[in-house]
Amino acid sequence: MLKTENLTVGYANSEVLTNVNLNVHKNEILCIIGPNGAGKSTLLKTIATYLTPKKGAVYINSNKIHNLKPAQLAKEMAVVLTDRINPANMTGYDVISIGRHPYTGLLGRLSKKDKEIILHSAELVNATKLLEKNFFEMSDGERQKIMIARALAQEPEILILDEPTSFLDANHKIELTLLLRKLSKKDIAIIVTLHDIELALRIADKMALVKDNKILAYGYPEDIMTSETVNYLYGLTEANYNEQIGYFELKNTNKVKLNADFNADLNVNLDKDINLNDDLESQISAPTPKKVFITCGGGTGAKALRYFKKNGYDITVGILHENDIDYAISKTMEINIISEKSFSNIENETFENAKNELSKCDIFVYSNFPVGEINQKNNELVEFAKSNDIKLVQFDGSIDSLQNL
Ligand SMILES: Nc1ncnc2c1ncn2[C@@H]1O[C@H](COP(=O)(O)OP(=O)(O)OP(=O)(O)O)[C@@H](O)[C@H]1O
Repeated sequence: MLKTENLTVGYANSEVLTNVNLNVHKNEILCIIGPNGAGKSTLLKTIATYLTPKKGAVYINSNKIHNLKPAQLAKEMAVVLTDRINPANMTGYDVISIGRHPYTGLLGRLSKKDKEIILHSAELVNATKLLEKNFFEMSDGERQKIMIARALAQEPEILILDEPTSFLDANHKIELTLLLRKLSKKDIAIIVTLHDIELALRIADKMALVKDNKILAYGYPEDIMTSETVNYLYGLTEANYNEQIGYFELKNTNKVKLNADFNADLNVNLDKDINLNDDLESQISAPTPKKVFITCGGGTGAKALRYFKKNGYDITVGILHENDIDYAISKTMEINIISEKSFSNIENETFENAKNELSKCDIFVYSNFPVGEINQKNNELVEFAKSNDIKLVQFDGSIDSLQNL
């Protein structure tokens, strides 16, 4: 329905994205994602004809979009941009009715059909209660709904939205993205930019990843959103994207930070009491992180893993089967994992390895993990920790139980 062909977008003295070839059909959502300044808005504004292509073209069906007359285009395409608009003294109804302008002619009188469409558009976005309310007095989420209703009142075949969730709380973000999903099934093609990739992944039929002045990847999100691609897309150094779960975890970059702290201490102390002729390391000891061993499984360790990571502990987790959700989380965090192959009994060698690591730890944390035949050796780790005077903490899911260690 809409396609771009060898499209280059940009400004007078710059090409922001080159050779863009995308298409979106009715009943589909195409999400454009990428880091700040990558060119998402420039691309959307070009598709919406606010900017002229530098090369190539955008087509609706087989018509070049930039050749369409504004009134004709307004019946085919509606655009909701991020800018906060403040129409003077207008109600929700008044704002939505602007969407009927392409149909109302010069005098702008609303027919019975126009009025029905305005009400229906408000219903679609669940904003009937806002029709009488002054647009000034609405919350950001309410305004966003009204702006989308205005776009829907245009009865467009294509709906373009630039960051529609940017001012919304978590609940309204989800509500809005579900609304887009619902709308896309009403014979509308939707192109949307989103910063929240977790939501994007869950609503997009197709995704275009924008970086390095080009479309880095384009296709089904499930195919293209690999850890490697997403890490590269955002240039992640402190976090990793987990493609199975579809979210980010902070990496276990403890050691790097400690070295930085160590150097900072060094600089401060050099001005004061360090005798430069003596061995520096004997005078300054870098803070050593406490070592914690976590035994968990089935997702019972996720909160503890994040808590200890945030608080700078040196973490080992085990023994986890490779198909366990706690394994996936630990792997994304780049934590030291003692693991066993999926669905296999824990081998003696793995168990000895775990005991060896555990014996070097200050704290042993065990969650209420489900115990079955294949992981019952983890219970023996509890006994091992007891007999080796390692501080034992049972994690019941509440962070309170992890305080003051
Ligand atoms: N009016 C303009 N004139 C010249 N350059 C511009 C203009 N608007 C944006 N740019 C530049 O074009 C590039 C892409 O900007 P764009 O706003 O499209 O990125 P974006 O991916 O939408 O970013 P963000 O996620 O921060 O909204 C940036 O380098 C930006 O500085």
